[in-house]
Amino acid sequence: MLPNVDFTTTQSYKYLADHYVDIAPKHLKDLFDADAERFKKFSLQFDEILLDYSKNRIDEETLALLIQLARECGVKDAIDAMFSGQKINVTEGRPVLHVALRNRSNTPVLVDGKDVMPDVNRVLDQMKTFSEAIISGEWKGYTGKPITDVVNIGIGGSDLGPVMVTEALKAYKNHLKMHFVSNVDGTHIVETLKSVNPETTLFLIASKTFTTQETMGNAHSARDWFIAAGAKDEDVAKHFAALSTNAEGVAKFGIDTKNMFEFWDWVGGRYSLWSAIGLSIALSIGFENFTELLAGAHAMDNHFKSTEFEENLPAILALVGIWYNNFFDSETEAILPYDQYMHRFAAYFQQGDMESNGKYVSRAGNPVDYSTGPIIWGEPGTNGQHAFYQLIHQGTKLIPCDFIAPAQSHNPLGEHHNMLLSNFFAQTEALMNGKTEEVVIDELKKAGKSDEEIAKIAPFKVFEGNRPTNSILVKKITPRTLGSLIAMYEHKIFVQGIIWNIYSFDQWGVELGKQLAGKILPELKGSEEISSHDSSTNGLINQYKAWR
Ligand SMILES: O=P(O)(O)OC[C@H]1O[C@H](O)[C@H](O)[C@@H](O)[C@@H]1O
Repeated sequence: MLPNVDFTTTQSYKYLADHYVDIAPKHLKDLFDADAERFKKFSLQFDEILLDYSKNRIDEETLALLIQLARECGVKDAIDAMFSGQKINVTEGRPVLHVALRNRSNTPVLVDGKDVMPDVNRVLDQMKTFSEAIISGEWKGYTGKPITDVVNIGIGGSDLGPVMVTEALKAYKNHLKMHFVSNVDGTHIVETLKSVNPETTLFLIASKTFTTQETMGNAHSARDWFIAAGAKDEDVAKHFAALSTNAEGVAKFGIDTKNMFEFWDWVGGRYSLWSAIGLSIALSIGFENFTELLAGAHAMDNHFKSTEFEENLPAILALVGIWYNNFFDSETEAILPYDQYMHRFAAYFQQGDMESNGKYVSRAGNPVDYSTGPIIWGEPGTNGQHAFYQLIHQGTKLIPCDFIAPAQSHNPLGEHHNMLLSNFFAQTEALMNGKTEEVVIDELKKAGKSDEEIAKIAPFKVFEGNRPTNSILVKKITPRTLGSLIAMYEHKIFVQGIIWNIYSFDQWGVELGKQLAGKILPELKGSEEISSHDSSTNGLINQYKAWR
């Protein structure tokens, strides 16, 4: 089972608290000036991924103490517990085995004494056969035409992963047009249905539970639209497939369970793109590329499981994150991909990280008195530079940033990639070094400004620097590299959850809003005044009823 250690009571935490007092006043620029080996010491390479974490406010002692912290908190045992199928999702009584979905070596993974790999491989085979039939055009719609459009209807983990990956790997795309409908706002499904033809459209109803209100609402509307277009009930089988753990729910909806792609309750929604939920990915880039994605993740799993923390990419990222979160009191982390195809990567890890580690109750069942999961946000560079980087450079908040970029572009157009990457390199350098008052004054003098003008303007042009970043440079965004990158962040989240002594694989925090929405929905029917809530909620509901 998982360890239960309050990390703030460990020896290493106390040392880190003292050590923080030494490190906090030090400037990154000085750390680099004092050590020509810094890049070599604080960078790691795994396959075609280079992690440079040298531009962090750490020295060798920081790292040693953080690693000691991981050891004192039982991270190694926790990793073994996850990989061996122990029920580490305690509040839901389930193992956490997304790693089994991409276990390309096929070593047995036991849940309650039964190897899950035969089931995993059976569904992968089913996905292969189905995706190949759709892509080749061998699968025909109800009027005999091949499928041209795929609409994935799902939300949260049943949407964000497939959207992120199909976008990130658009360079590998075939002729099928992918659409994703998630929001229960009718606009989303209505706008999507405007652009597709019922005779040539395949709907994937993606829902682990097959009870999610938004997804069921959208799925029923899609079905109604399909029937209204002239199709018959028996045609549904050619145009609707379900990706779910709930066979009963799928059958009740009217989807033939032959068209159901199964997964299991030991797959968390936000870790499910590797499961049947990834069918839209396999359709979009082909099954071979999908298995490459799995292989990349599997390679990272093996690295994570078997590498000492000193050389372990996910562990290092996690520990550096904890250093800022719990000692520098930083509240957010930005993920900034310098790759347009990866434009949903930060959004994907908003769920991955915030739904996993946004918890205030410890594994002992008590409220914690320290900070846990950070707020994750970000947009692709260079767009972010022209929007929110001002605050990262000169604001009052410390925002550790992950910069991600490929060395090779899928679209090498003139000087574009050099221009993009020059910004990638320049930003982390600028955030680290800043710009001193002397340099600012010198520049203004050279520009011919008077002493009076210089005195007025100089303070605003100073950058204090010392702002930490990780740089993640990859050779190219391929299915394999993307698989490794995603798994790297997943395991970072895992290590942090273990150290913060929280349960990272449940999500009770999303339940309350759902329950209340369920209560309010019937109140929105009819026109009578509502008085069962507080005055604000009553007032809003009643105004809604008056205006609609
Ligand atoms: O796949 P589903 O069962 O439809 O769930 C979709 C999503 O809804 C929930 O609210 C959870 O917070 C998410 O973790 C989940 O991914």
